[in-house]
Amino acid sequence: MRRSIKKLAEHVEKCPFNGNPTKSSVTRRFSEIPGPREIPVFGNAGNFKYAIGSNAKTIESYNIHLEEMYRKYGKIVKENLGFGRKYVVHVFDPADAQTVLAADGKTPFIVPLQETTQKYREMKGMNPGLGNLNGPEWYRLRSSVQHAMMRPQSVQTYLPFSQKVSDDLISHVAKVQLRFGHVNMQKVAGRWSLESAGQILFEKSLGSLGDRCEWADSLIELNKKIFQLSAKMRLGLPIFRLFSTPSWRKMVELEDQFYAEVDRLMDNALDKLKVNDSDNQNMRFASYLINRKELNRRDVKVILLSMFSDGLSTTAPMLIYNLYNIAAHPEAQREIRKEIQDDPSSSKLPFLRACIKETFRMFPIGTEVSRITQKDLILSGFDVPAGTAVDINTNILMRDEVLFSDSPRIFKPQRWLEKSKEVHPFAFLPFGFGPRMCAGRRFAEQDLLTSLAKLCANFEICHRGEPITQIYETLLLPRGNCEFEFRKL
Ligand code: HEM
Repeated sequence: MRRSIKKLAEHVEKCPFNGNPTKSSVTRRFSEIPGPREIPVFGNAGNFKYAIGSNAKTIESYNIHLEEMYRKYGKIVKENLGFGRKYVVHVFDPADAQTVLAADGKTPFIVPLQETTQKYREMKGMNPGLGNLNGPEWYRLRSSVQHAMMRPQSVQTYLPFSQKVSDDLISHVAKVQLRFGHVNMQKVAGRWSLESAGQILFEKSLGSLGDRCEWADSLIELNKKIFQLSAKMRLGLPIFRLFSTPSWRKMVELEDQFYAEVDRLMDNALDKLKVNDSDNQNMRFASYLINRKELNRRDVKVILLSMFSDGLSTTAPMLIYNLYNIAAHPEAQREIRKEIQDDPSSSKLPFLRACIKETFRMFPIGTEVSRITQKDLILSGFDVPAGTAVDINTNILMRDEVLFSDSPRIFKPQRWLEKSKEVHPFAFLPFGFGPRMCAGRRFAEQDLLTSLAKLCANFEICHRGEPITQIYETLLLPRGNCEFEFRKL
């Protein structure tokens, strides 16, 4: 179960990095928060470059823009988004992250990651879904998945399915390697995450790692295009809010195709599931949901859809980043293998877990955990009124030189095994925090651990050519050579 705010707060009090932000003697006004120069209507100068020249290069490097703002203005930065979109405050300090998240309350408010998806769903009369909702409706839906998604014991029920998907992955990788002499993980990781989503959410194999991999590839490609366009529309001129622009029409076309496919999957799955009063503790996810009296079929579909689209775009890149780190560090690869050989039936695998954690730190999937503050707060000594959008820029925090003192750019899984080097708990938030923490966290962790363990036990994993870096496409996705060699052991 997720860590409670109370428990974390106790931990934070003991933390050597804790700078207690509320004890500052003089509080400065919101208007004094540093940030780029403001231009009437357009907002700030940094924003201007996105508005006038939303070319691919500018958008792709949004994460670099955040890093530059941190270097230039310090640990708190205010940006006027322009065109009536008000301000967003970026925080790059774990103490501020703690203040924001500890004030969350029972129903934290967020800025949706994809405004375009929210707008599309509203236009079609659909429920916006978990990651786009706020307030009581979010709370109602989230409460019904909390038990089934966040309890490690509940997620354990899926271990056999996770193992089955890992076995399919091993056979698929071996076949592709034999045929092409290398494996394009952009494709294979997508198929893997789709197959896993099928098992968790639709209670069946989708054949993504078997005879339906072309179908899987086209759905993954569709999802990718939605994320790319959504990044462009998020950072560019927000005209689509008022008029039906060519980008908006394209987005509607892509979303129409995506939803038609997912709707069919959900209907097929739900038609086969039974309403059953008996033991719902051991039910799989969709069965558990349709047996919840407070949820109707529409609610169940909203939840499945949210889990499906959020999961598809996150676990696949994380598998690639993990393989890259493992391949680039043969000594770590050997250690993982040794750990598995020493105790093949164990799922503890502390060293592999530390490698995965370190990969979350080095290759964060998102640029921020966002909140709309519900109370007046003091952040880094500045007043921040209730109702302000605050982005906790986790991608900067997790690679900060001060917080990860010796080596923020170096892959060092040992740092998570050394008790002496405590890391500020709010400096490392790959899955967010509190009641809105990632609903798929336990599944993602289990899938990554199971599949990486099997891949390392079966193959020597190699990577050559252009290193993998990250570009911004709503999420931070891999750029570089994603072709790996898997040599059978
Ligand atoms: C490695 C993979 C993943 C990472 C790093 C990740 C990260 C995140 C983060 C940072 C948030 C925002 C949390 C917050 O605001 O405090 C989030 C939300 C969410 N994630 Fe994930 N995620 C991953 C995989 C998944 C998977 C596999 C699923 C579904 C099976 C999923 C479903 C969701 C949903 C539904 C939300 C919205 C929760 C809400 O607003 O109530 N995620 N995720």
